[in-house]
Amino acid sequence: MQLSPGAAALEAALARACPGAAPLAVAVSGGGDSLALLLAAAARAEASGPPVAAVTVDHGLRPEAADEARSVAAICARLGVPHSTLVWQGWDGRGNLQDAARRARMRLIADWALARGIGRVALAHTRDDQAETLLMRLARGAGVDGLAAMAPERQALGVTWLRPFLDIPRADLRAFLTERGQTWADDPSNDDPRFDRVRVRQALALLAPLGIGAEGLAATAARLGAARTALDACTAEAAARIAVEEAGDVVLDEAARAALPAEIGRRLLLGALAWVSGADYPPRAEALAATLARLETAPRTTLQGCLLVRKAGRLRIGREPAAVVGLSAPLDALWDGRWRLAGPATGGEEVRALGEAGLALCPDWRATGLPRSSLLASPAVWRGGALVAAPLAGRGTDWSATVNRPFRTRLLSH
Ligand SMILES: Nc1ncnc2c1ncn2[C@@H]1O[C@H](COP(=O)(O)OP(=O)(O)OP(=O)(O)O)[C@@H](O)[C@H]1O
Repeated sequence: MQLSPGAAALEAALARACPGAAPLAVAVSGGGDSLALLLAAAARAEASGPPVAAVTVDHGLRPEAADEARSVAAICARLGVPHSTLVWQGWDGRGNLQDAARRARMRLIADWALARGIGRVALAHTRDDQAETLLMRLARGAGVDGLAAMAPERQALGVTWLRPFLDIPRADLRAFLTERGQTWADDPSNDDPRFDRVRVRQALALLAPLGIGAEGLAATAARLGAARTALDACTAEAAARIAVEEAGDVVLDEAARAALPAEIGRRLLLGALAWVSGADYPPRAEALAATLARLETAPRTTLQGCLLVRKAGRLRIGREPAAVVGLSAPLDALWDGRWRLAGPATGGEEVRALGEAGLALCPDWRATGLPRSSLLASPAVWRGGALVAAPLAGRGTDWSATVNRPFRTRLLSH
């Protein structure tokens, strides 16, 4: 088939963003953008490109969603692309529904891909998405991090997420579909002005006479992305000089932190909170400011499941013992999102916090030099009510407890 210039650009973008022969998954909602991704990936596979598999998540939030998933499955069958529909088991009522749905979708898709030995998943975000996101974030007073462009490639949840169409206008994707005689379902909420994104789309049309358009906004977002990368690198460099990792805690030299540019000091602290707590979101700016103000007069305070202790010119950010009470994980899984325990298991062990009861069984804990609070929140191996090992508190020397990734990489992982 002779390709129009738009279609050729789209297939070239896909080839650039997803090189090589390794299998590729495409996440297809049934909307126009992701259908264009599916068709382009299928055409490439047919022309001896990487094999492709498609996945649709039915969030169960709209009655039409199951039909949309079935229609994606039918298109995939026609294209000869294997397709799976994953069903979200529902919202636990925490946080914001849209956000919870997006997170659940990413996790379902990542687990599905990993189970099939697929290490990369393509999403169909376009240049228009990039511009709309920038405008929505401006409305919320975002800073560099919020305004920075989505990355064309990102590692998360064990897979590589690719966005091959970030530089391509949405209209080009729709033209590609029309050219191929492929219709698409428009999510009815795409016209519902109760949604921020819909109002932003309408506003963008009004901004055109001022010369403000998706192309310029996306370019601004890309520049802010470069600025964010530079700030991350400066923060990691500061961490290398003034922060040490100690038994899963971050310990900062306070005088050196005070001498940093305020923004770098703030990022360092936020990075430590994120690494220790595993929280997806930073605390609100006001909560962080209030915590720092409290630390001026009190030696210890808590924020986001972390305990901050100021002592002898050092600030220690560790896990708050109360935040991990009752948290348990099997030995082969991460505990508290980051700890891995290994040792001579005989069966029936699980990982839980050491806690008061466990620490009482570790008479030599003081010899470790670690604060009591850090040990209370540290991982221990239990068999029923019996303590098997508490590696950080000096009990069970044939067991080890390690954090799955260093603090520094957390600082660089936007
Ligand atoms: N329910 C879903 N199942 C599988 N993938 C999805 C789903 N929803 C979104 N995606 C993927 O995430 C990308 C971005 O999601 P977003 O919600 O911004 O898109 P959308 O408005 O649904 O776009 P599209 O027109 O591509 O379907 C989509 O382009 C698609 O690749």
